Amino acid sequence: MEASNNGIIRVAAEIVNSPGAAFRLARNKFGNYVIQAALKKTKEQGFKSFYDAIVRRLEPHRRALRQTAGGKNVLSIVEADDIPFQSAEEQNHSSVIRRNAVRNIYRLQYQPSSLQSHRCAKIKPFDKPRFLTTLSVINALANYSRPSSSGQSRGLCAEVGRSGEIHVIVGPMFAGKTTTLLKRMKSESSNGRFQGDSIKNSCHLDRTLKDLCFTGRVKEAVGILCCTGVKVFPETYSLLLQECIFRREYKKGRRIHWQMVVVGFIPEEYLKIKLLILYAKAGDLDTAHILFDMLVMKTLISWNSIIAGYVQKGLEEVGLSLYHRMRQYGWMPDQYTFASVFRACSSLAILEQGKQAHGILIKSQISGNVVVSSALMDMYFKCSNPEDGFQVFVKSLERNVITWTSLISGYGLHGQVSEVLDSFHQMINEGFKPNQITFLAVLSACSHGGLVDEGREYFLSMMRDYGVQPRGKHYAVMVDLLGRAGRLEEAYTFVEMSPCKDHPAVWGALLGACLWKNVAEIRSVMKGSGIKKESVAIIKSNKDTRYGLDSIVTHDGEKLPCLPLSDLSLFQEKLGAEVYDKLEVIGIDEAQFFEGLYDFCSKAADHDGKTVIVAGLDGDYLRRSFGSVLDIIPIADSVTKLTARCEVCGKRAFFTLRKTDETKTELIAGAEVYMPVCRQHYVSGQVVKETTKAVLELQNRQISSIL
Ligand SMILES: Nc1ncnc2c1ncn2[C@@H]1O[C@H](COP(=O)(O)OP(=O)(O)O)[C@@H](O)[C@H]1O
Ligand SMILES: Cc1cn([C@H]2C[C@H](O)[C@@H](COP(=O)(O)O)O2)c(=O)[nH]c1=O
Repeated sequence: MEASNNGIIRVAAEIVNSPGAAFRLARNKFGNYVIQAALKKTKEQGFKSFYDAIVRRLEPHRRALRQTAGGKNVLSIVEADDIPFQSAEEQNHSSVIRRNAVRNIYRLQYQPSSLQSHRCAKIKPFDKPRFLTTLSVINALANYSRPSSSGQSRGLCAEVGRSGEIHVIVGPMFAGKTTTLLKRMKSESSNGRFQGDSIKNSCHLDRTLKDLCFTGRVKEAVGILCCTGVKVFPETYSLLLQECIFRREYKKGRRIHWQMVVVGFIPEEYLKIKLLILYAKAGDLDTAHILFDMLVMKTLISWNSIIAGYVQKGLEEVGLSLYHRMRQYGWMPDQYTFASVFRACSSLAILEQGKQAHGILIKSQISGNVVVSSALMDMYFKCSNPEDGFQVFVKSLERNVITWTSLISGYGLHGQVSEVLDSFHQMINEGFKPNQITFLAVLSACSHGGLVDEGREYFLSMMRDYGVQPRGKHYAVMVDLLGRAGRLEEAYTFVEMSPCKDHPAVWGALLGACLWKNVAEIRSVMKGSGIKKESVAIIKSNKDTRYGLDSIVTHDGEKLPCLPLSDLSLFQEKLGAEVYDKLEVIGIDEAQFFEGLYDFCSKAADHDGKTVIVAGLDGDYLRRSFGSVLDIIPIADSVTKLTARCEVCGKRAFFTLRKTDETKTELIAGAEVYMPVCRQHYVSGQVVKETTKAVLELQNRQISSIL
């Protein structure tokens, strides 16, 4: 329930954000339902300012709205005025739902971090003047964008869910600062992995990287490779690239290539082909083409890769011209070449060229292959030749779920709903298990055929009978199916109940027909609600070498890997722009030892949208401000001062007493030198120290005079 309220409140916030959105929604078949819900919910939950803001957005369009059924429905709510706003008392007793909703709204509104200092909790929903200011600020910021660390500019809403924060944890030694930091970092990390998990023994690097690849931990392998700055064996590069290609982790593949360049590794011919495949699949055809031209010996694989790259990128004509060039050079195409050629012909709807290639395929006597048959069927279906498509299916020697699905999708493309369902049942009867794409085609056919009950039954049978988990797209088709059948309320409930509620396609389906200007913006809003923190990193000062450099360790021995740094400004460089961009939470331990703390934290939170958790000593052994920890309080979202137990009396300890005579501020040590103490024992401790010092000095003087 909470989530559903938040969902609609987020939509409401978006309406307020975008001047034309309310009007477009209200006039639209699906949209008016959404806006009605937004009006009702904002009213029910006492968001009067929001309600008023939506009404204001609709105001200039009243006349136009009267002309559509949806518009009239919306206006009837505005005009009926029958739902009372919650009383002030009720508002005081409002639940977590309300608080969360308010937080979400203000998170949305105060997204640009220059405004982050307005804390959600401090803003009351009925604080009208402030709210109005907020509205004008939203409008002013509608076009706000800021560059990412990699230099790209992100729109305001692209940043939703990346709201930066700074939290500061201070206190004396032994107060539990590091322990708290570790707990916070662990809870922020969904996958428990940390950047900078360094490899000490470079002799084992190849082995480690391979092991990581074999156990599916490519991300870690690439991260480690890029941190090391050394060449690895060609076969290790090959394995890493292969894994990246296989998993479609193209960005990681590029990082491997950059690493090769940085460490001066010159790839052999077969690695160049792997790189070519990587870039072609990633759609970076400029680089792919350079690599292709650089190949000393072009192979069929390299021709196929570059052709497929162009076809997949939608540059089918270039792909086909390369195919002709390849033929001129005397190369005989194989099944992969044909798959690309048929795909290109079907996209360009050039049946003649497709037929010619089909002729070459027959002559070449390449044995039946599901990939080729499916591409060929797709070509005939898309080139309005369903009979030939069916013939290809009939003649295909090898049939599997892919060929069946191509046939079913092909019929769906031509709106042949009964053929879709017949083929589906035939496929089941022949013992093939449908997959997600098959069900997508079946559900779409039901949607186009208005077969609501059948669609619902197929949807239910996916998991129940075939163990196929419905994904966002399936939910989206169901929403579409219900929407087309005019069952908007059901469609909305379906979205609310769906586990894929945050899936952009589901909301896209509901709002798709709404002429919503910034669908992408809504997507990011929906996504922002359930965002998982994928990437966290901890930094500590490399001055503290007590427990080794690669971990931060609490006084009672808990550890986490970290990046030791001499200077915070090196962090981004060490990690690489790409990894830094993905980071969501940055922990800094022993912050008192870092210069440039203010600049680092404000950039990370304000500009780059990171959550920064800083732990450090607020005061040194003399209780003077230590380093620049206190400088960041004005830019912090929260400050927590922890206490330890006084070593003398067991009361709360706020200060750190240095037991030795050393007077330099920075002195790395533990319990042998420092002890946490309460105020009373800090003062008496200082007196004891002073007295002891004086006595010792006196003794020394006496001894030297005697001598
Ligand atoms: N006098 C003390 N008061 C509180 N905790 C102490 C004391 N002496 C040792 N400890 C241990 O230190 C732990 C806190 O360690 P840590 O998180 O590393 O502190 P900090 O980072 O603030 O120095 C406590 O959980 C406790 O087990
Ligand atoms: C008070 C005080 C401390 N230090 C050093 C001692 C330790 O190495 C760290 C504090 O570590 P902890 O995680 O908080 O235990 O700071 C110092 O150099 N100067 C001081 O005055």
